[in-house]
Parts: sequence; structure tokens; C-alpha cells
Amino acid sequence: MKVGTHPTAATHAHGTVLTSAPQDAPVDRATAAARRVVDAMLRTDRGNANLDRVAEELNSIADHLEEHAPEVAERLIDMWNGEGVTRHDPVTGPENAIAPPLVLEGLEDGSVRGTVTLTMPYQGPPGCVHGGVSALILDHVLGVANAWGGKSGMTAKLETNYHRPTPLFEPLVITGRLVSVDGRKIRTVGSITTADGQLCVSVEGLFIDKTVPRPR
Ligand SMILES: CCCCCCCCCCCC(=O)SCCNC(=O)CCNC(=O)[C@H](O)C(C)(C)COP(=O)(O)OP(=O)(O)OC[C@H]1O[C@@H](n2cnc3c(N)ncnc32)[C@H](O)[C@@H]1OP(=O)(O)O
Repeated sequence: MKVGTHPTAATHAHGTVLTSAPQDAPVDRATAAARRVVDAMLRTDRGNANLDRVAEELNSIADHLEEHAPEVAERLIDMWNGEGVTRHDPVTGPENAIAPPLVLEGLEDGSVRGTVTLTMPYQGPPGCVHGGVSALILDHVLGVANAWGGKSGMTAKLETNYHRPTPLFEPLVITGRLVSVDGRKIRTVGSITTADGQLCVSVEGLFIDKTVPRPR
């Protein structure tokens, strides 16, 4: 999906960071705290006697945030106005508490790459990453790889192969690379491997050159 002006392998110095890395901004700090809450909720003792108070305090925080939320249409305009990389997406977005968040770099060979450690909120099988989470991450990474390759589109098909269980709690290397453009058809591949190179998930994506206009 085209998201505006962004670096490509042809126009920018190699090694460019393609995602909006967390900054020392209040919204980034608040989002990191929310992410920590989601993780801690899954880890805390189920018998924790203070969970009613926790629910009350979290609801109070949500009330406050909702009281300060503009209309959705206005918020969408604001969200899509600015840098070519997105700050709100569910994979790399430092402003999205469900994003791990993954930081991606564009490499000289045309691929994009990042390392991430996933924890309990992303669990599928015991101690392993949920297959849908892997597909989510790779769909987005392929989209960024297309941007880096200079031809963006919408995902039409994402063929996902799960080679071995993907472990939680250890660094995973995520890659993507645009391999061909044939008219409007963009073909892109990607993978998730462990730090020692064991292939866990591989994908082949078909993207179609189409742009959803940014809200204005
Ligand atoms: C640096 C920061 C960057 C930041 C980068 C941020 C990255 C974000 C990445 C997120 C990616 C997403 O989640 S995108 C969201 C998920 N995807 C979607 O919602 C897409 C929903 N589907 C659609 O909108 C549509 O079906 C499209 C656009 C895929 C295609 O529709 P269309 O434009 O009308 O084109 P259409 O004529 O149907 O198809 C064009 C050609 O493609 C073929 N084709 C179409 N779909 C398929 C298919 N599933 N499998 C095989 N072939 C297909 C057709 O046969 C045709 O071939 P021929 O007859 O020409 O040979």
C-alpha cells in the first residue's frame, strides 16, 4: 500500500531505516507503557488480589483518552499526514500498542530486514508465535520491501509456509524482498528465521499496483 513519500533503494542511501523508530515523545512513551500493560496482564498471577483495582484504573485511563479523541475522520487525516513511514500500523508503528514494534532497514541488495523478539501477546502454540501474527508481520514487511523496491501495491495473495514452530522470547530475523514487477503485478518474498538461521516461516506475496488515497 502506498503511504506517501518514502525512501527507495534507488533514491536513498543504503542502510536507511524504513520505519519510524520510537522517539522520546509522550505518545511513544504512553504507547510503550500500554504495550507493557498488555504483556504484564498475560504474565501476572491469575490470583492477583488487585485485578479489580487494575481494571478500574485502566478504565479510568481509557475514559481519559477517549475524552480527548477527535472525530475518527479528523484523526485519520492526522494519522496519514506526515512522514512516508507510518507511526500507527500494527507491525512497526511506535504509536500502536499492538505493534511489537519491528524496526526495518533497507539494505543495498534491495531487501529489507529487521530483528524482533515476540512475547506472550503473540503466542499461538505453547511458547511459539501465532501463525496469524507471523503472516501479519510478513504481509507488512513485504509491503515495506515493495516501497524500498520502488513499486508499492495492495496485497492480493499471501502464500505462507510454516516450516517449524517460531519461538517466542528470542530474536527473530524478518526479511522481505521485491523479486519482480510484471505490469501491475508485484511479486515479493519474505521469511522469518531464528538468529542462528533456522527457517520458520516463508511467504510469497502477490501485490497489485493500486493506491488507496490518503484521507484529506
Ligand atoms: C517505507 C514505508 C512504506 C510503508 C509500507 C506499508 C506497507 C503496508 C502493507 C500492508 C499490505 C496490506 O495489508 S494491503 C490490505 C490487504 N489487501 C486488500 O485489502 C486488497 C483487497 N483486494 C483488492 O483491493 C483488489 O482485489 C486488488 C487491488 C488486489 C485487485 O483489484 P483490481 O485493481 O481491480 O485488479 P484486478 O483487475 O482484479 O487484478 C489485476 C490482475 O491481478 C490478478 N489478481 C488479482 N487478485 C489476484 C489473486 N488473489 N490471485 C492471483 N491473481 C490475482 C488479476 O487476475 C489480474 O490479472 P491479469 O488479468 O491482469 O493478468
